[in-house]
Amino acid sequence: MPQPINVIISGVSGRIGRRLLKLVIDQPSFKLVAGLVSPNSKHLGKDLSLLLNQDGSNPTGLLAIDSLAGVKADVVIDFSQPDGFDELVDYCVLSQIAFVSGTTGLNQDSFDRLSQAAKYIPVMWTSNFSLNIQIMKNLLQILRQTNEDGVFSITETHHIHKKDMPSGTAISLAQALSPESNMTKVAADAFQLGDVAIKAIREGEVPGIHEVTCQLPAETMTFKHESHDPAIFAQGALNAAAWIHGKTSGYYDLNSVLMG
Ligand SMILES: NC(=O)C1=CN([C@@H]2O[C@H](COP(=O)(O)OP(=O)(O)OC[C@H]3O[C@@H](n4cnc5c(N)ncnc54)[C@H](OP(=O)(O)O)[C@@H]3O)[C@@H](O)[C@H]2O)C=CC1
Ligand SMILES: O=C(O)C1=N[C@H](C(=O)O)C[C@H](O)C1
Repeated sequence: MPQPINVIISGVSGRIGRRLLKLVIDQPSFKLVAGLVSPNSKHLGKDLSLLLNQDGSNPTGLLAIDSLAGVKADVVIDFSQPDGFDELVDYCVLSQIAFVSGTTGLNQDSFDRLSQAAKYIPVMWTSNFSLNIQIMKNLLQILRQTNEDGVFSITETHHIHKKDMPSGTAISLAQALSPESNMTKVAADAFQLGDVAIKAIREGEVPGIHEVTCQLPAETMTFKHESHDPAIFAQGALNAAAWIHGKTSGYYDLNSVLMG
């Protein structure tokens, strides 16, 4: 049997991190090496099993940490927040660890740092680990080319705990339609990227809905993706980690995974 892939989960106490933790513990092809939280986390120093069950059964023997100093692994999987992102990328480069991240709300400096990192390690960042969102992005690029007079707009709906607005996915979909454009905020919940209008809605516990509309003089096309369970993002990232393990340095996206 092949050696398991050694994984660090960054953002292990979060909505997605906990789901990832369960998947990594349950799947023998992966081995959990460490779980990272923020320096002021209430989970710091506690066994990671407490993130899954409060009774302390089945301890992992691994405590939630806020620094990776000295920790070795094959892949870091990151669903955290932008403030610790640059340091994490630097650590992966220094320690030659592949980096898979779904953290959104990043600024351009962090994206530039990620591009630099990809010269030294394999990197995959995507705003959405559902393969179907990648397919939707690809289709939108074709639709844009064949419908130059189309008026495109995007509405995204997410749970009230989400910290960034608009969603990373909405930005990526808009960038597929209007590359090289900068985003501006036009109202508290409305944005413009090139000629694409984006509206953001925060509602209950919605895992994520993205709806793209293309209005044409004589017809309207609507693409809608709705995730019913946030576990899809955790499983998608784990599949990406398995894919990237052993790859050469470079900046990969989910099209790479789709192509096998
Ligand atoms: N690409 C995709 O497919 C998806 C992306 N996301 C994105 O992933 C990110 C996480 O989402 P979600 O799990 O809902 O968020 P949560 O707020 O639930 O979790 C955030 C996690 O990050 C940790 N964290 C916060 N700051 C730092 C830091 N400076 N260093 C290390 N860890 C830190 C938190 O730890 P603690 O609070 O214990 O300190 C917590 O474990 C968001 O950016 C979200 O938009 C979400 C779903 C899918
Ligand atoms: O925070 C979330 O929950 C999600 N974030 C990602 C985004 O910002 O696009 C992906 C997904 O929609 C869920």
